[in-house]
Amino acid sequence: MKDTTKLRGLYAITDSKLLGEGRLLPYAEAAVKGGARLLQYRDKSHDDARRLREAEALREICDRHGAELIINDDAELAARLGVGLHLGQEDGSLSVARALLGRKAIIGGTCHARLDLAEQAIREGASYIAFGRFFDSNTKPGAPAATPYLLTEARQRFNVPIAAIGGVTLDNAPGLIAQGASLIAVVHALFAADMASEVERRAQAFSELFATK
Ligand SMILES: Cc1ncc(COP(=O)(O)OP(=O)(O)O)c(N)n1
Ligand SMILES: Cc1ncsc1CCOP(=O)(O)O
Ligand SMILES: [Mg+2]
Repeated sequence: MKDTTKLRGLYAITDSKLLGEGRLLPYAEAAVKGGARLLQYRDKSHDDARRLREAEALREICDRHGAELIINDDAELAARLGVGLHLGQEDGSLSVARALLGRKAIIGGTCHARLDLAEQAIREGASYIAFGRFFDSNTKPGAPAATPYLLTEARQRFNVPIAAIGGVTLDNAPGLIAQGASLIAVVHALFAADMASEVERRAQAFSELFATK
């Protein structure tokens, strides 16, 4: 069984705008080659056939590199592939998803900037809790804002892994890790790159931030 209490490191999240034109698979592979522990497939389209194809290809990439694939928003797709799931507050029930995916699955829940939402997510079976956005985000500028001290409070109260998301860069990630983040979730600062080799280099740099902590 996966020991989800040990989830720690870079959490790469895909973005269909940044990863169009054939970039999804090579850039995602570069992220996990560079050391991303989790890879989230975040695609807001309704093209189910393409989503299934892409998610299957990402699962194969993650399997080859020892990373975990997490599907955003879509419990049925996660169940079909036997992979993890991330749910926001508007995306359905964590406890229903836990029942569907089983006790071993990695399931994360968005908690914005609220410890009460974190408590509820854990009660409903979340494997990790996610807070943010911590900084200005290119990908989701309207996400509710959180301050890094929240991570310290959450670390004191909860013993599940804590993901920090929103405008995370190589410059500000060390502060989030120092305050208690176990997972650093990144879209733009990882994938807004001209070449897959640059994504791999950035993923390595993010991953190295966890080496001595
Ligand atoms: C690791 C992680 N944390 C938070 C989110 C945001 O989820 P949600 O609030 O449901 O927003 P969308 O990503 O669905 O737009 C996330 N995806 N991953
Ligand atoms: C999905 C999500 N939820 C809160 S901020 C965010 C986007 C993170 O992307 P970026 O790393 O580009 O700010
Ligand atoms: Mg969502």
